[in-house]
Amino acid sequence: MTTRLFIDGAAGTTGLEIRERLQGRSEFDLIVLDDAQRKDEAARRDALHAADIAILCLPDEAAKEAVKLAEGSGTRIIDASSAHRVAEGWTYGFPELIGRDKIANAQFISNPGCYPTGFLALVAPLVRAGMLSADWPYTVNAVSGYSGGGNALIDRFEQNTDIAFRAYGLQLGHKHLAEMQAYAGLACQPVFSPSVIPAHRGMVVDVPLALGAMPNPPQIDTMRETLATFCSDGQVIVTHGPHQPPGELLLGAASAPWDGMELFVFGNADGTQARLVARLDNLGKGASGAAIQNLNIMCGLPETTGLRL
Ligand SMILES: NC(=O)C1=CN([C@@H]2O[C@H](COP(=O)(O)OP(=O)(O)OC[C@H]3O[C@@H](n4cnc5c(N)ncnc54)[C@H](OP(=O)(O)O)[C@@H]3O)[C@@H](O)[C@H]2O)C=CC1
Ligand SMILES: CC(=O)N[C@@H](CCC(=O)OP(=O)(O)O)C(=O)O
Repeated sequence: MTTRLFIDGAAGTTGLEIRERLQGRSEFDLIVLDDAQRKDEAARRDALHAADIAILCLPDEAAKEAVKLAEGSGTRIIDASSAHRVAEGWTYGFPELIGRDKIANAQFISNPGCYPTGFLALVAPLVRAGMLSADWPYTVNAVSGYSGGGNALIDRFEQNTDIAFRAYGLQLGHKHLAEMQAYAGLACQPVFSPSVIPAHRGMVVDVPLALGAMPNPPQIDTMRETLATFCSDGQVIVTHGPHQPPGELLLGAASAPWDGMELFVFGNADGTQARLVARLDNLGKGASGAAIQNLNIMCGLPETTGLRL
């Protein structure tokens, strides 16, 4: 039996990448609205009601509107926007953290934000294991490819090739903070420094830890082993071991799409400082790849996409 699937926002950055990942997947029967209809409310309502599963690749307000349009349909929804990430009645679509069975049975799934995907994979397992304190004032430094800002930021970076680095979120209060705090179980929100580089895709999320200032600092190796255990039941996230740590981590300006995520734990010799680092594709595990992973789990199919590590 095929699953009828509607991607609301299929012409956008995330929507297009989802469509590409679905090519050749005969398990899914895609409902497609043409250019004249893709923003037409009645056509979207019909498509949302005709689908078994809808994936929302829309700005937040339009995603909320789509959920209203789907009311009464029983259609299962995966929302890629940040509209429902900490909302009641929604399951956070991070299988490795939340549990695959919850996702398999959920009606409403909110896909994690790209930066929180890296942050949570690094910090949540260590907080859960009691190695890092929920009360610690965490900081997060991150760089993203410009596709993270959707069509508008892609146009800007492609038109203005003089931008070498863009720090933003300078008013603090970035929209990803609530989900970072909630799913890592932290007492307060981390201080978050996001930035954009002139690369189409790719992301590095870096959590520095002043272990020497902690009352009961964890060992570097123990943190690495805990993250490796956290990753061991899936095929999407890998932890790099202590041997031959790289002298540098690179992002390519024109990297191919991929749906994996790598986790690294770097530490100094006396164990007083560490950096937890995640490298991923903001459009892969950070968005479209994660949506497909959730879709596969919801349909009882193998969870990885063809673009894994
Ligand atoms: N890009 C990324 O790396 C990530 C994105 N996301 C989230 O995914 C969602 C989509 O982002 P992204 O694909 O980057 O954004 P884009 O701006 O590239 O695409 C959004 C799409 O939604 C369409 N759209 C806007 N309003 C409506 C509406 N009322 N009805 C139907 N279609 C509409 C837009 O059409 P038009 O252009 O004609 O207005 C566009 O095609 C956002 O919520 C974003 O925050 C999540 C994780 C990562
Ligand atoms: C580079 C860039 O602008 N990135 C986006 C986040 C992309 C993402 O994860 O999308 P959500 O809006 O669905 O959370 C930002 O900081 O707002």
